[in-house]
Amino acid sequence: MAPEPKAGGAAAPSPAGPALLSVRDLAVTFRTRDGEVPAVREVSFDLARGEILGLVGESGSGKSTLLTALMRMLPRNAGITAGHIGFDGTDLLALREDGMRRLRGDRIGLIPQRPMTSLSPTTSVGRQLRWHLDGLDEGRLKELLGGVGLGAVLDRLDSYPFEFSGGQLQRLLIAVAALGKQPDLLLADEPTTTLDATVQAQVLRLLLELRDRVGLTMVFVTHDLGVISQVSDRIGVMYAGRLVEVAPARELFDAPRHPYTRALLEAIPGRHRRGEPLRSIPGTVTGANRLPGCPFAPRCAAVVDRCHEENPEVREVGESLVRCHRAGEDL
Ligand SMILES: Nc1ncnc2c1ncn2[C@@H]1O[C@H](COP(=O)(O)OP(=O)(O)OP(=O)(O)O)[C@@H](O)[C@H]1O
Repeated sequence: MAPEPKAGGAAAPSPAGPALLSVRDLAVTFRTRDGEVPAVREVSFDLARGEILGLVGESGSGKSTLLTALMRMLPRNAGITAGHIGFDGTDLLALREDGMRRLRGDRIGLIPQRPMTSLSPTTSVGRQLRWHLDGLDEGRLKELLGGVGLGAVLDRLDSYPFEFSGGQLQRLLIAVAALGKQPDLLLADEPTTTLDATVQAQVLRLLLELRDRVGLTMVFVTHDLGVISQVSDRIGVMYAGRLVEVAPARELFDAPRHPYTRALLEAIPGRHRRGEPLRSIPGTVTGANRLPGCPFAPRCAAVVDRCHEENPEVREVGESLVRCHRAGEDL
């Protein structure tokens, strides 16, 4: 028999201690010419100090929107329409913009998906580093750049962003956001996607070291399940704006509970026997959040009639939280 739905905010509590970040029933909507697009829906989770939550999901599932909502940096045509965000005892949605700006500078950092969008094209990279990091001396600069494998660009800091590769710029941003500012909470949107495998491994090691050394807490978004398995304590799986499963990393890989999580894992090439055709998940996520019932129902291998009629609540199965009518069943 399926377990009972969890009462109240259907949160994914952090098992690791009191929450630094606490999100409840968050909803974000974009206003477009075709009407309102719900991008994030009923998202709840807690994050303890020093914990790394990985977020995965197909393109368009709402990962970036969720991160920018947490920073209150949504585009003009988007708004938070419901929910609560608590950060270290502060209600972020009640904070005035100047208070929020101070938090963003010092305590909450963002590594964006596209490095060019957060750098000025007309100012040298060295000057921009100094803007962001007050009192940056030569020794510290060397240490920061060395930490992200960029020691070689030390004598090119008079150059402009277009004179660097995307991977170099991404590492510069990581040096500023993670190493330079050492925020309490770091939100990282696909921070290593543009990096080659060696540099990617180096940056991931660095982020883990920071977690161990200074208790860095992080939400780490990626498409790459291999990367997420290396860095995350817990993993949240997003589908059509909702968190459909949150589980300790090992649990998620060993015993995925949501049919969508299973489908994602089955689509990883390494999990297939040689010669077996690669599987993909049939259908697309587009528009799924407008359907009645479970948004994954049209693509789900375990669908039953009820899935087309009722949107499932979050249920607790072992250490996992799962938004599925069939959670806990032997599928
Ligand atoms: N500026 C925008 N205007 C209108 N709709 C938007 C805008 N940005 C995102 N959306 C919509 O919000 C939803 C979530 O998008 P979002 O970029 O957060 O997904 P994502 O999971 O981060 O995708 P990706 O992995 O491709 O970055 C999608 O339906 C998307 O079309």
